[in-house]
Amino acid sequence: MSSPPHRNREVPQPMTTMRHTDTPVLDPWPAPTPTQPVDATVHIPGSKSLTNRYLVLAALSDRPSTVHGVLDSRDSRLMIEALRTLGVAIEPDADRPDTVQVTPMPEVHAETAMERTVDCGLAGTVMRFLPPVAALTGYTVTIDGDPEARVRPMAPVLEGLVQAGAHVERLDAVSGTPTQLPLRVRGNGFVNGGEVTIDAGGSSQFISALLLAGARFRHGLHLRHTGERTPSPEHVGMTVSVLRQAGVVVDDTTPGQWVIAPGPISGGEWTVESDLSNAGPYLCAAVATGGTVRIPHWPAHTTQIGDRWREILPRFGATVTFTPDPGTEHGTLTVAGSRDESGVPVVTGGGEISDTAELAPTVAALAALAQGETHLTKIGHLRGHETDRLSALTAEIRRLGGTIEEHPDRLDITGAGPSGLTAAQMETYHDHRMATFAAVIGLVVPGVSIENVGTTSKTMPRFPQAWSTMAETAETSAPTTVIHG
Ligand SMILES: O=C(O)C1=C[C@@H](OP(=O)(O)O)[C@@H](O)[C@H](O)C1
Ligand SMILES: C=C(OP(=O)(O)O)C(=O)O
Repeated sequence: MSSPPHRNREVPQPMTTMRHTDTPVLDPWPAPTPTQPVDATVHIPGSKSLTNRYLVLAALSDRPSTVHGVLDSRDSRLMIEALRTLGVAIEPDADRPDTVQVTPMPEVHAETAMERTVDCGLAGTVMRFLPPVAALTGYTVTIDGDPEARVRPMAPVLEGLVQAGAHVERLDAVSGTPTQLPLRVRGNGFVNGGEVTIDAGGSSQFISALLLAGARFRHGLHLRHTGERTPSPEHVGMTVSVLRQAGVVVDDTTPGQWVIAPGPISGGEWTVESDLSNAGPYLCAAVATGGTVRIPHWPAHTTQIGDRWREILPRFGATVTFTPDPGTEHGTLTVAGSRDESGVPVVTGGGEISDTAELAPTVAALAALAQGETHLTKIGHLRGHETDRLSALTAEIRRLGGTIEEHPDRLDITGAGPSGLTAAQMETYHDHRMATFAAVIGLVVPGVSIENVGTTSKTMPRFPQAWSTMAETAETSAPTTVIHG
């Protein structure tokens, strides 16, 4: 199948601002395939990872907090509901609904007769971060989630909690610490804490979960991770950074160890950055179509793994520029894809790229569209994400007629350009990033449709509408601003 003729757009045009429309989303959803390169400025909603960390910190802190720029998505709503169930008051600001006021959990004494139930959906941050919070309450808390959540790994965070003196139970008659959802935490108002040793090779969230609550443990926390490497280390760095913002003393000078001093978590006023991982599909739209995408409010300094787009996208032939906004802590990230003399996009193979973690499905889309090889290494733990992402990406790239080899912890993708791929109806496995993977492919491979694109609401509410707006306006020959969400 030949790629659409993305032509050079030479005459600068006035900027148009478009909010996405509310047209109903079909299932399967026909992914838009613009005939022109995209040229858009896209406003990305708040980071899921920062939103859910600040909410947990605010819930455990010593005074009310204000969190600005809160993401409104399935994962953040699940976190808000879970914390409310445990006695935290979370109220949106009347004038700015993305600002919330959080009144922390009251000091409690064991009221073990009081039962509570928490739904984690498919949110890793909720299913991993909530058990330590539940252990600090006086409630007996049953924690469950979607069927897909019940197969995600949980053991290390629960074993860590038991070592810290908390009571965690299976719901069936089998004895021993649970290894998956559903489970029950019997909170008795305190957790001893102290020395805890786990293998967090399956998810950085096991580490983050214990660190976020560690200052509230009687003896603080000395956490040791025994595995050879820490998966998604940026996310652990993010946890340490937000803890320090809340006045918690964290010693992370020894690799694989974290020491949290016992003491209060200081409530405060925090602002959530835009979700740079979710900026990824839009930036890849520039690369895939040979167009230009600008993301405003890109933080100049951040702990988000999505900042790695700045080094990853040039591997696929793109030009990346960061323009600081004077006097602020952010700027605009501009990604321009390359094109040959006749205006056809050129995407080069990315070579070996390691530790891409939650960015991997989006990088895999570019790899499948590229001319050349890309090796995504050290991503074995993605088998425990929303779905087994290594198998899912292998199945979907093969469904498109592409070439991919699956290994225990790596994917080798050999792209032959968009013309090497054919139309297909793509499965999404309840995984938002498999949906956005398919949307990027659909930009340049006509006839791609996406099953259950609504799964993107996990972290990107109204993704299909915003994506369509970006694609439709590629046809208008005027650079466009897309307000997402
Ligand atoms: O703590 C977090 O906010 C996250 C940590 C990472 O989990 P893994 O370490 O399981 O990859 C990441 O992939 C996930 O999307 C969000
Ligand atoms: C792995 C992810 O999510 P979760 O927070 O559910 O682990 C993700 O968003 O890519």
